[in-house]
Amino acid sequence: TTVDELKKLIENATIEANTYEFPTDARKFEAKDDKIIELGSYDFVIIGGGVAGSVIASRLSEIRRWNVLVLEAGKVEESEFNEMLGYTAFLALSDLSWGFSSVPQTTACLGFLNQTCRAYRARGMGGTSLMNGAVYERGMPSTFDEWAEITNDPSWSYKHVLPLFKRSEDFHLRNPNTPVERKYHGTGGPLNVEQKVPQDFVASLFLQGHRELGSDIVDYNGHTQLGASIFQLYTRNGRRQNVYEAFLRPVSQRRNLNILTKSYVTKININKKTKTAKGVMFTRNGQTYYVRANMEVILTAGVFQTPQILMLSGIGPRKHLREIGIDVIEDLEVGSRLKEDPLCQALYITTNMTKPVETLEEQLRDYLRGVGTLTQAYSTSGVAFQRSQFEEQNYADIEFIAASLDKSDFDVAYAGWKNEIYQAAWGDNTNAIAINVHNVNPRSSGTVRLRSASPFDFPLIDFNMMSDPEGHDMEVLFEGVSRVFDLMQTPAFRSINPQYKGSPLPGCENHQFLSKAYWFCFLRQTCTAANHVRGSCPMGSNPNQGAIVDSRLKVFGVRKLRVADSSVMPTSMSGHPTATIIMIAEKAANTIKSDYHHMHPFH
Ligand SMILES: Cc1cc2nc3c(=O)[nH]c(=O)nc-3n(C[C@H](O)[C@H](O)[C@H](O)COP(=O)(O)OP(=O)(O)OC[C@H]3O[C@@H](n4cnc5c(N)ncnc54)[C@H](O)[C@@H]3O)c2cc1C
Repeated sequence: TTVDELKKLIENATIEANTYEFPTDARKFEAKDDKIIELGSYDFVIIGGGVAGSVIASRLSEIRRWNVLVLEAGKVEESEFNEMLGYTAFLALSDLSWGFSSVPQTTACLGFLNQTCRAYRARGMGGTSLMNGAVYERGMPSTFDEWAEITNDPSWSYKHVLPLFKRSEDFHLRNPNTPVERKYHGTGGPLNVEQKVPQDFVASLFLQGHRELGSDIVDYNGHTQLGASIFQLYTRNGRRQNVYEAFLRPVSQRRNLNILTKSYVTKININKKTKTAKGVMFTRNGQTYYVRANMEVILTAGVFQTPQILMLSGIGPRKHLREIGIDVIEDLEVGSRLKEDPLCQALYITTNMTKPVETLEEQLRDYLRGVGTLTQAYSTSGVAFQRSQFEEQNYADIEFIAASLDKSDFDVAYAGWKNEIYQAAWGDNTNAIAINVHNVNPRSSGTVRLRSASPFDFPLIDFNMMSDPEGHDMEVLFEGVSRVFDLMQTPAFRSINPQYKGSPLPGCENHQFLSKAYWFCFLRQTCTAANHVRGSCPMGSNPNQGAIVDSRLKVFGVRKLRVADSSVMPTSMSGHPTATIIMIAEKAANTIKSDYHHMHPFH
């Protein structure tokens, strides 16, 4: 590809993003008539070819005598534009996006249009890895020991899941200045993991500031996540490598694997008497199909649509399904423990640093060599995971991300800011650095519910962030804000004369500017969804305590049906979930193999 060709792709994407209109439903997938076409049967039918679906399809089709069908609503993404991480935000305002938003919120996202948080998800093989920031992060080792306890299954403990993380990974150290604990990394796996190079000025400053505050500089995927780092990314030579590309495309010619794109699943057919999943209904090009599953249906449609499909199929909270008019097959608290992390991206700090002036041509030339600003999303640089005073265990509950960026209309459109809030938060900043404050272990939770019994209505997403009655999540975020001001006082940061120049936000003028009450108001206005949603169908040992799947990821009370995506995460893993979802998918495939006597050495 040439620089000019890339420029053309950027031009087209800019036009698309500027004219993008958020869809309000999925009616474009509706069939034109009532006819149902029988498609025969497959051993395994996987719903959703996203992060988890791609990994599971790849691993199950290793068994030649099993035939595997993947049903994915989107397409296979071929555009090279998708690989340019520097333009990630544009992808959310494109046809790749499902276009979901939350219902109006009362405790967060108040500074955004209609008090809603955007709930970005991608459609297509590779799922949301087609539009995410490609940060590779596994969370704290003790998270998985807790999962082992919650599920009563020691095979979820860190000792047992670490080999699965490593199995997926092909780690390449590109930045030798950063610490790496080799024994925690894998090589030779399908997913390339590397760092952006060269390390930029803001990243170096951020690391130095944290050193001066007494933080360790760590490999956050090593023995502890706590400390400051630069991001590890699942890119290959600076380009996005989506999870389909890494795991499934290389084996997509397998004769026992069929991938049907543009296929929108509307329901899993479950025999009400035997409570056994029989097959899957879906629409494709205006027609309705039914395909039987000989062995199992595996649901990997993501954190919003996995619970939606379960509920449409009669598995969900009895009261809710009755209200909607759906026959209840199994009464489970599907969609009742949705978890999302509040992220405040509005702490802009004025500096006197001189930003490198690079033309687009220069950036693109660097990109073609696999280096430079366009090889990382959202202009981010350093990252730090910390424990607030409120964290009782040893988890990180605050993540800081430094980003060097400019005020932009696109930013307003991407996040859905109310313009006056965005302008006030920026104040008269120049040469700004944003330090994002992210509560990665919140207590509040929300819900996913059905709007109606129609599969073509979007689900109702209620994040309900920062709503816990004790006010814990607010206190953690406020501590995060205070620590940003501590960072500004370090000699490293003082060298660039940092100043906070935001103006009082509309709606917060009643509070004394920069007082604790002001920051609380500021946070409710400016915190939005981090897109790290999880837990809508958590695994556990007891369905009466809200668990939807057991430790083998089987839906309680229903035979031949598993869920194996971000929905099953029973607790936060303090950070960016994709690496963990890949691990969950690896584990699901191993479990299925072992259930049918194809034991795997890692199991
Ligand atoms: C903007 C953004 C940035 C992010 N950045 C990062 C990051 O840097 N690092 C990180 O670790 N995580 C990041 N994430 C989160 C991460 O991408 C998701 O958590 C992850 O992709 C979820 O994986 P999944 O398998 O559960 O679902 P998905 O990857 O979303 O896959 C679900 C698939 O199911 C398909 N599907 C849904 N419904 C149907 C249906 N009815 N019929 C057929 N197919 C259907 C979808 O089209 C999709 O392909 C980010 C997310 C977003 C939105």
